Amino acid sequence: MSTSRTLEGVVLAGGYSTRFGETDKAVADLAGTPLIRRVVDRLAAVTDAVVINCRDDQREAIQAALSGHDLEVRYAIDPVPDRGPLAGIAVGLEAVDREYAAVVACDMPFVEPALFEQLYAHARGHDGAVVRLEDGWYQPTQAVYRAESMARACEETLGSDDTRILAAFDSLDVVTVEEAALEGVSETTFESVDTPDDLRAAAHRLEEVSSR
Ligand SMILES: Nc1nc2c(ncn2[C@@H]2O[C@H](COP(=O)(O)OP(=O)(O)OP(=O)(O)O)[C@@H](O)[C@H]2O)c(=O)[nH]1
Repeated sequence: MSTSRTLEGVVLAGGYSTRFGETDKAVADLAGTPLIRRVVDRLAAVTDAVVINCRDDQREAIQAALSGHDLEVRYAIDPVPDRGPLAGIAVGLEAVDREYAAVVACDMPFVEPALFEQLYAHARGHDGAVVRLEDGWYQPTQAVYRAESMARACEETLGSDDTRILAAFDSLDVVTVEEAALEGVSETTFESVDTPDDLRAAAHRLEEVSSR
């Protein structure tokens, strides 16, 4: 399935990476490539345009990390920083100019394009598609959304008492896809790099794979 003309990428990078320490994990080096560049590389299999949601003070370093990339890269800067991932999704989706968007956090370097192809197939005709993991948790930061309706729902939810991403789904028709129903998608797709230890473990695994 060719998704590139109908699906745009949105990479969420506006968090403060407090568990990671002093530096911004978005641009942390994983085996020679910044995390955010790995995510954009993966998105390149399903789209030719991405929106990066971040704070203004991150932009220069992220631009350097993505320099020379083939994809069209646009920036959606948080007008107010630190309003949480729900706000980041809203700001990112408002900058999208295609009907659907593949949303992914910048700290998920093993995100699989096949996942987005399957989620997109489920999302068409609905407001989005999200995976429910085998442990019952949802993965709303690696999902496909109809940009306009999800952005609006996020803005409405930001004004409420419950600002979890999932609360935005209450007014939407978002399809749940069970993890067990995914085909050919490794569970590493959902791995996120939150701490320096996570980064070391990810680097170690890449080394093992390349030495096989
Ligand atoms: N725009 C925006 N994005 C956010 C915000 N908080 C988290 N995110 C993004 O949401 C995704 C998941 O968040 P976390 O993994 O908790 O990242 P984080 O908040 O930077 O890290 P910690 O401070 O260690 O929790 C990441 O891609 C973050 O960049 C925020 O306040 N604003």
